[in-house]
Amino acid sequence: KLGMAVKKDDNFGEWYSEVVVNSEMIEYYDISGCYILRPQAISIWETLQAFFDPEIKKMGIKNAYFPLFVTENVLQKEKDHIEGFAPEVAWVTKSGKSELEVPIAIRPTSETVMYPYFAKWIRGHRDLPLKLNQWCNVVRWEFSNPTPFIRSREFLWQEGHTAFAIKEEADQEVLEILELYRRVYEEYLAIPVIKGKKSELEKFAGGLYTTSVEAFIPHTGRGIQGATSHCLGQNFAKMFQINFEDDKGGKGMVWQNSWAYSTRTIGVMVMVHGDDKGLVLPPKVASAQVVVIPVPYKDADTTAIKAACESTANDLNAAGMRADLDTRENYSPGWKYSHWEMKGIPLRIEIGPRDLEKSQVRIVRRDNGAKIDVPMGELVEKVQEILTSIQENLFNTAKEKRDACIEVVHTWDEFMTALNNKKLILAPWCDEEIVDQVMSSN
Ligand SMILES: O=C(C[C@H]1NCCC[C@H]1O)Cn1cnc2c(c1=O)CCCC2
Ligand SMILES: [Mg+2]
Repeated sequence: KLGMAVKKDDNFGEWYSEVVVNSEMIEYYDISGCYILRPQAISIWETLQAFFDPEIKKMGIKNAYFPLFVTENVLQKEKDHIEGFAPEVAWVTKSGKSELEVPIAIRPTSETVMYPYFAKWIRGHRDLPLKLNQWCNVVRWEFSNPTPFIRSREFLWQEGHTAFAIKEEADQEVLEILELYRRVYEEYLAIPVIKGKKSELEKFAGGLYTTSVEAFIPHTGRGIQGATSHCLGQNFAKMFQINFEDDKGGKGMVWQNSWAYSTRTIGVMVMVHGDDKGLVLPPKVASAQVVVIPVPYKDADTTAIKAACESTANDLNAAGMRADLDTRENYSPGWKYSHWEMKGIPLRIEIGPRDLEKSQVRIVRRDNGAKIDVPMGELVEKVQEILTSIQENLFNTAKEKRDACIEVVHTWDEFMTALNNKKLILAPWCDEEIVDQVMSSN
């Protein structure tokens, strides 16, 4: 399938659905809100995990794995945590033909799965801090418009759950994790994010305060939550009796955090960097950073050209880059250019008879379409330089576009005008309840 049928500016939703399918990241599935994650998507997920997992291990967090299922009475335990979300919880009510005695829920998140065991394992202050994470899937039977990566009924994430003796330790970890989320977005996905603390109404109801990194999609003028790091305070500790004997023989209650990022990260990357030729991959997360394509002419020495392509790919891979080779005879170079552009490969290298004569290669950048002729002798360092430049350019371009959308407002009218003009609004925040007389007075 060559080229995109829909332009990003014309119909963002349809453009997005087309890009994720044409780039071979997503296959639609016969259950609404569920999607197949194909290798290119999983490769990005694995690259982010390869950064994040060692970082949390350095912080003393260990991976565990808790069951997918949770009983109703445990799930309902933290009332205001679950109340607003109840419709999203998926239940198993049968096995085979027979009804289950008691229906069991599929985890939408794992606080209630884990915390009865936190209570069991935490007895004295020497059992603290307890810091666990799990890489898993969760199910939330959402009803608003399902969108691949962004809002699906099952998604992959990591969820960290930690318990501390004192609040200060919890507060510190919340921000350390938030910084890792900023790095996931800014250093890997080349997406600028804003760190912040959510309002009382926006925060996770079960927690004490919520911090998050927020991205912005200029095409829709909407912000999007990138990842969250909550301090739960002692709310869950009260509910689940997670107490400990402190070093003075007194009884203390733990201070907890929970934090997550999900496969939503990949969707934000598509929305921010994708264009009318398809996906645009930041080199750091591209499974293939370069694709080498032979450009044969009728009477040219095709074997020499093919050999040059193979050695070019080998040299780049030997230097630690990720280069692919597309020597298929049944596709034309032009078809291949469109195909690999659709898949978002950051760099293409073309080698034809003319390049061979001059012992150079032609490099074409996916981000800005620039064509650069590079002598074969300088290939490795030049390609490395260009990949770094693409990563930086994608971030800087996204940041400029986002900053250009920021509008400072001081009145409600200005606020509404800016919102309708797809702006990212910077407004004074009084954090007071809006009461009738205030609204009617101005
Ligand atoms: O999941 C969280 C809080 C917390 N969960 C663990 C990781 C960090 C953070 O996401 C909030 N939340 C969102 N969505 C739902 C629930 C819920 O608690 C519970 C019921 C189903 C839907
Ligand atoms: Mg939700």
